[in-house]
Amino acid sequence: MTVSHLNLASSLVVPLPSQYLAERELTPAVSEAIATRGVEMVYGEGAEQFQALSNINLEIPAGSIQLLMGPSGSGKTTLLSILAGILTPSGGSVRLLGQEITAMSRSQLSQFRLQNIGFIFQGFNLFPALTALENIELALEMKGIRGKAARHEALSLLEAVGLGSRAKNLPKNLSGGQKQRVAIARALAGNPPLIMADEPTAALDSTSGHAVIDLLSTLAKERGRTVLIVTHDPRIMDVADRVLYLEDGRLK
Ligand SMILES: Nc1ncnc2c1ncn2[C@@H]1O[C@H](COP(=O)(O)OP(=O)(O)OP(=O)(O)O)[C@@H](O)[C@H]1O
Repeated sequence: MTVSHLNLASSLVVPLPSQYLAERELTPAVSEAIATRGVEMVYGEGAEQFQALSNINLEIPAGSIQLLMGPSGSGKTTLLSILAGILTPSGGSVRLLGQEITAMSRSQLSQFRLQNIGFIFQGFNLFPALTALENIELALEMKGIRGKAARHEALSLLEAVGLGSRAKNLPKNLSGGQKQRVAIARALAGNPPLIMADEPTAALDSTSGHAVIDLLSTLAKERGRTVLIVTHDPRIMDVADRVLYLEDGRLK
């Protein structure tokens, strides 16, 4: 285990801002953080139609860490995007925290997403012209946290992922692992109960990959977040409560 691994893993537990330490209350009657009924996804039209997902039924309990695995092209990113409300399914329903997102208007859905889902993209999706700190401040501002409060919280989040000293770096001056940690800190901004990640360790070396896995696992096991990860990375299987396996658009 290297120093940077230790730094990140141990720094996670202590310096998260206090409001991030408490488990967020879910609606009392809801134990399923994520539930779907008969989700279908068809891309294209006419002769070009392609059925990417068929009859997806799943229930993911709050506070668990679950993986979505399967061969390339099996529909993992499509399903994750639907569960995050980024993509509208062709059929079926999705309930998050007891609320049916597939019945929401666009503006209700974007508000719900903003408050409840932290999404970690495969390619980090950081704004290249903004520093690490500003990338997180922007996410906080979108959630209504502004000015000094946003700056303070953004810095705490960066410190929590071991990057306090890199706050003023632009993404181009950060390594892949560091960019991914900024992306994770940004996904945690505003303390969302649902964390979804698309291949969060794919671009990382072994040390950074383990650190990111530790962080996501800590969030589920000690902070009560529900974490869903699309991955090909067998290392993550050790910390997962369950592996959902997709093949040809169906859960096996
Ligand atoms: N916008 C789109 N239009 C048409 N087909 C699409 C579109 N997006 C995805 N597909 C197809 O849907 C299928 C599932 O794609 P998806 O990206 O969800 O798979 P995946 O399991 O995440 O793959 P990978 O592991 O390679 O990222 C693939 O056959 C893909 O070509």
